[in-house]
Amino acid sequence: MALSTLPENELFEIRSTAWSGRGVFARQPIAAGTTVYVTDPCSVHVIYRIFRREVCNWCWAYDNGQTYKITSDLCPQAAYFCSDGCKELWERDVGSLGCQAWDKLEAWLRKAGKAEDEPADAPRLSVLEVDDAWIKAVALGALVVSGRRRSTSTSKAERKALLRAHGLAAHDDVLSFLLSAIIAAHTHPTSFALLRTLEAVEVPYRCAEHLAAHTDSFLVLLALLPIGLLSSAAEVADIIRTVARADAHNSFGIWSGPGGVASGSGEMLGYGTWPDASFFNHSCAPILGARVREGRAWKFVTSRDVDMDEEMTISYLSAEELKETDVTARRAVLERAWGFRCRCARCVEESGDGV
Ligand SMILES: C[S@@+](CC[C@H](N)C(=O)[O-])C[C@H]1O[C@@H](n2cnc3c(N)ncnc32)[C@H](O)[C@@H]1O
Repeated sequence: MALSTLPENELFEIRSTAWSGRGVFARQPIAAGTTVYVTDPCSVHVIYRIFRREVCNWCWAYDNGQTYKITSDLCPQAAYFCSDGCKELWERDVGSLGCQAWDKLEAWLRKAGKAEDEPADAPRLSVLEVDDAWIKAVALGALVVSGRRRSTSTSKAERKALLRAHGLAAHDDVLSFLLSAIIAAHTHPTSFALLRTLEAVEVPYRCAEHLAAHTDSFLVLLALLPIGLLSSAAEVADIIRTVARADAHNSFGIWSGPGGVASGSGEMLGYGTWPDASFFNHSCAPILGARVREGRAWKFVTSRDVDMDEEMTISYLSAEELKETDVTARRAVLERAWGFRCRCARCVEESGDGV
């Protein structure tokens, strides 16, 4: 399925809400236990590098830390699979350029020095600081790309830019997340385009070091990826910045158990953004209690009967956090992690503040 419009079907549509931007509303009465939506498998995601051998790179199966042995001949050390079928589906999905890209990144990661962790309590950045850093990164990135396109007689500036990019420290999980975005934009352009319509955060970086992890990873990817995946430095920067802005308010954890954050089951293997699953608002008394991960896709199921025109909500909190009876505590978690003041019916009723 290639999505070109908002994810709607005969059961629901996307409408504006009073307080929470857009939301998902029932078009008809829906019985409890109904699957209302299964997402497109297109996602921009990362499986944390520490789980690389323990998680099937296609279906994300995880068998209590057992390592998988099946690998792709096209990138033998970059990806591990639970079956030949999963390997073939992955190779088909990312295409030969994608396989080459993962192979190049893996080879580089094995040699590169690891980047330092972000400092705690670093100051926030302004829009101007972020834009300025990206202007500089794109100028350097343009030299990296032109240096690679020129087979002979590269300029001194191009050589310097290439050397600098190759010598940067590795933010391995950021690199994987951003590479998955570049490949998704290339292989699933229509689904990827939906990311641009999601609620975006102006400054999605926690601090200067987090921003540098993105700009440095951008330069590394420009220096490594097959040139066929790279249009121009400016376009790759646009993909990376779009994903960062959307990810901040729209990502789901990838857990080893079947549920999302509402069940928080098992190990957190990574996280991702599904462009078509990002229109569900949060409620502390959610209607779609069960969000079930089936491989790379999410299935949304009603946990009670839904009336026509009722908003279908999910929970962004864990099951434990949802049990918290103090509205101030729940709102504080959501403000800290998501940056919004919860205005769900339960919070409004419990706070008595009317909004
Ligand atoms: C995943 S998006 C949901 C779709 C979003 N409303 C849109 O228009 O694209 C999450 C954002 O929706 C808004 N939101 C979701 N649930 C909310 C709630 N209970 N109260 C207030 N705002 C909410 C917040 O701005 C949050 O950052």
